[in-house]
Amino acid sequence: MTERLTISHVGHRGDGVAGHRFVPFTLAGEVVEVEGRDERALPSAILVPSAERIQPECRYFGSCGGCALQHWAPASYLAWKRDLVAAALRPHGLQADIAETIDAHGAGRRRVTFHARRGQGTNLVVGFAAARSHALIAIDACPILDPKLDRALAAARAVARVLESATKPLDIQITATDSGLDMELRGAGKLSERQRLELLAAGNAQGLARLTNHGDLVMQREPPSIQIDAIRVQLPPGVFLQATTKGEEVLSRLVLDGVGKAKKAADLFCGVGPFALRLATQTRVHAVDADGQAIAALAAAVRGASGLKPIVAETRDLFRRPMMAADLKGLDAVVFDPPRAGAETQAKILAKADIGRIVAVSCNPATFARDAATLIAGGWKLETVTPVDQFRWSAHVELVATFSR
Ligand SMILES: C[S@@+](CC[C@H](N)C(=O)[O-])C[C@H]1O[C@@H](n2cnc3c(N)ncnc32)[C@H](O)[C@@H]1O
Repeated sequence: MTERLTISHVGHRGDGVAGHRFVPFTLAGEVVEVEGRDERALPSAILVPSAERIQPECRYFGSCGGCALQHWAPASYLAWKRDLVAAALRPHGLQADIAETIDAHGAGRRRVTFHARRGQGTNLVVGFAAARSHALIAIDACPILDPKLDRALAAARAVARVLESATKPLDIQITATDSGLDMELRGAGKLSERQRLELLAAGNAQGLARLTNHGDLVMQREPPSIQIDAIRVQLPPGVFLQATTKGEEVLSRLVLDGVGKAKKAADLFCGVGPFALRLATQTRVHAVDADGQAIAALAAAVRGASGLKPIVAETRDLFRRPMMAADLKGLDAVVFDPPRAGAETQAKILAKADIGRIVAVSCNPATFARDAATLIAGGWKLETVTPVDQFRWSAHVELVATFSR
């Protein structure tokens, strides 16, 4: 049965919404046709298109599960990302002037994860998960990637062929670094000696900087590293990195502006230290993260750098062992950039802490709003909220917020 629906708005996951129905790849004001009565259904026809509808850039758009919104004009799409942040703050009664979304796509994503699996027949498929399914679709190119990843797909195919006999799906994560491509395999299990030798040859033939299997080194031509300002940081396999180089720079600039002239600051959930290393040009920093390898990489980068104020790098699980009042004593500012779960326990302690400023960086507006409400209940004032888009054409949005007493 065919039904005609009018889309009222684009929902927080990027689908067009008509009452209780969700219609992917549609826009507000559009009149569309869908088949059947499923709550979520693809449009079989767009009868009245929106003036904001544009031609998607990628030929896999709609079948690949990676992008949701290539069909939307950039200005409206960025305004929607700002609205996502506003919608997350509203249930907590939070008032803030929310800035325009900063487009931080830059040259594109610097990390990609391809999946590899045998197809229905004997074909090896290397690509991305298809939209709304566990199936894989083979791809030849992806326009959201940094051109430095141009050779990544060929390298992923070469490595997947070596492990073709594996029945489990293989995840091939590739990061563009200043030393070349850094490949980390997940799902291959323990490698046989023959597989290891073949992977070594494939990695060399593809000119990879490094190939690791679950963190275990298979080959290395050059230690993969990135430059953070003037400081070289060697990357542990699979370590967290902001999705785009521009995203890292934009978030860092907002963090530095938020921290201002603090003499001493903490950078909580610091990763390999993109904020800490930049802050340390004028601020002493206590940098904390649960990932011991990230902290070791940051500490090594600090040893190799000159002209920085002291950085103390500490491995610590901030969910189980948050920074307590005594740890926060003497700090002028605290930056926190937690994973999607947010920093609930840490926020409760920060709420009562005697610090001048707090800068929150978040990849999840919902948990940010919860933690911000905790800070505000403790007497903090939410000053600025800036949405940042480094996940172009997806429903993800990041933000940087500043708080003062
Ligand atoms: C969103 S990333 C931010 C990293 C860094 N600020 C950056 O910009 O690259 C979140 C970081 O939180 C760390 N993390 C996750 N759970 C944690 C925990 N329980 N305690 C401390 N750090 C944690 C991760 O290792 C990761 O580095």
